[in-house]
Amino acid sequence: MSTLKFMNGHGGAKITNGTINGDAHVHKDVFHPEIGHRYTYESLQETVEFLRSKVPYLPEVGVICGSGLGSLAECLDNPIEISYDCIPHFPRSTVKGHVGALVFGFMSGLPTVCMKGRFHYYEGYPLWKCCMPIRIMKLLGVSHLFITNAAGGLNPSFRVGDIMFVKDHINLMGFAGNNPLQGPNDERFGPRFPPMNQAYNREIIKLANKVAKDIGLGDRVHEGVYTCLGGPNFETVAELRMLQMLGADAVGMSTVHEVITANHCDMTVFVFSLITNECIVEYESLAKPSHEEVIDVGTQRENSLKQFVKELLKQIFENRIGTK
Ligand SMILES: O=P(O)(O)O[C@H]1O[C@H](CO)[C@@H](O)[C@H]1O
Ligand code: HPA
Repeated sequence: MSTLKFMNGHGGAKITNGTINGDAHVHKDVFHPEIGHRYTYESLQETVEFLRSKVPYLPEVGVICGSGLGSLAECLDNPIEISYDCIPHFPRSTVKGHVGALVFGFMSGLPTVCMKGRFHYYEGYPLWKCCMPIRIMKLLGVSHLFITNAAGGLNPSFRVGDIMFVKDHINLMGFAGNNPLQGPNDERFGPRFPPMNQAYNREIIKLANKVAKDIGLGDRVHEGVYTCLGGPNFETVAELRMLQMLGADAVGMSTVHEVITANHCDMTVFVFSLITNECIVEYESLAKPSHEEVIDVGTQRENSLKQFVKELLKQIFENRIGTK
């Protein structure tokens, strides 16, 4: 039995734990003796069917809200919020600042789904599981994926509160043989060996620079290279110095595997990092990074980021950028 609750002030609906847990769904995921458990195309279809039964339209845009950036979902008109723990096969959010809900609605008039909370490797989820929602979004009809994250600034010119448009990444976990596409490849999603040299849509980055300038954020934005470590600890001084030498401008614990999965299934991808802390590359510094600081900076920047995301989305679709 399912129940929709109306949310105060938003004119939307909320589906929370306990209201639809009784819905029957069959687990058709597979266990391979050599590689372990994997979702199948069919089990993902069950998730998609469930969501389709709750939402009366299909989203074209997906937004992944980074740590402390869940308020981006407030840009949605007529929101329908569905808690992850109601959704068949969905992992559960365990990190503070990641509420754990899909929110459907209209952003700048476009049907959109926001992930209020992502999954991280350090939570204990394998990378293919962290990225499962991206395939769900693809199957629902999402063509454009906005990925956001909180990150530490490695580039000495970055200040806390700056925004970095990600132009490329260094997949350090991939160097160690860990990749979300590991295991049998299902051609219905994409090819065995996907290219990654144009993973970040250049036209959108160009437009993002223009939009940022137009709304007065021009001096707070940069383009740069993001890298992801497994976490959950923040990095040592020696590690951060090494990352700087490698050419990374910002470091986090997410995003790279999401970008790989999204490109594999031919989505148009745009990513920005909110620089929530300066990476500490001096042994003399007594400063310590913390998740609380990361979330606080997200909260401080939420209004500017909401305005930016809404305007960028509007102009992307007006100009048909990345439409395949
Ligand atoms: O990448 P998101 O989810 O934005 O979060 C970043 O912030 C957390 C650390 O404070 C880590 O999870 C890191 O990846
Ligand atoms: N390091 C790794 N992940 C992060 C950081 C950081 O400094 N800040 C926010 N997420």
